[in-house]
Amino acid sequence: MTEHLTVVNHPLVQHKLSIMREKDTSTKSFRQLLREISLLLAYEVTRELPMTTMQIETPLCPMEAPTIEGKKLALVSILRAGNGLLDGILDLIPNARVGFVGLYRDPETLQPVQYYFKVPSELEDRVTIVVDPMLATGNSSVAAIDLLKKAGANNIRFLCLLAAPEGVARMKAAHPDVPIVTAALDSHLNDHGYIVPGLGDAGDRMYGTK
Ligand SMILES: O=P(O)(O)OC[C@H]1O[C@H](OP(=O)(O)OP(=O)(O)O)[C@H](O)[C@@H]1O
Ligand SMILES: O=c1cc[nH]c(=O)[nH]1
Ligand SMILES: [Mg+2]
Repeated sequence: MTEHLTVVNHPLVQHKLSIMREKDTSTKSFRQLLREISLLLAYEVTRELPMTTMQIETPLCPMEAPTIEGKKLALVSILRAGNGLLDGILDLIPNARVGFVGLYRDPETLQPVQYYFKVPSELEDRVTIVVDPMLATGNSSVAAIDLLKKAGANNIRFLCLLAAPEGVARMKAAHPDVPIVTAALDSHLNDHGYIVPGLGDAGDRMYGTK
């Protein structure tokens, strides 16, 4: 991908996102909408995957048919809110390999605390798509991508639902090679590191926790 930041302005994405932001939207609707949006965002983040051709036979004749090149994609979810994007994308790319990076953000320091790491083999030969709905300070996504690069990943994209300018800048400084795809670039972070206007705590809204 050529752009560092791509904002998906598609009307369906923007309409669904507005309902997700609304504070009275139920947990059930929030989860359903995130799943629906994830399919549309996946379309965008896979737009420039490398292609090749394979020889097939249609009922009429042989043909060189386009196909995605290389090993199966790796999808990596930053737990736990990342799973809300992962589930929908797996419907679209059912053969993908899947990894998990368990991180939670310390509410005082805003630093990520790692509790899990399990990723597919041969990451160096795969396109890796990291998913997490929220890019706030960028501390979590930068830490997750640090770990993935140590594990061999060298062709990484980051997919989120909402991004703050602070997080985009932090990602650009730490991982300029990682393009970001998001549904919206919001205004700023508040004193507690929450995205404004945002949608609140994505994990809590998805799973009904507080
Ligand atoms: O860019 P940052 O400032 O690091 O913030 C973003 C992180 O915060 C949220 O996770 P959270 O820590 O709430 O964990 P959860 O997914 O388990 O709710 C979100 O899903 C990101 O991982
Ligand atoms: O606004 C924010 C910031 C971090 N994590 C969230 O879930 N929401
Ligand atoms: Mg959370």
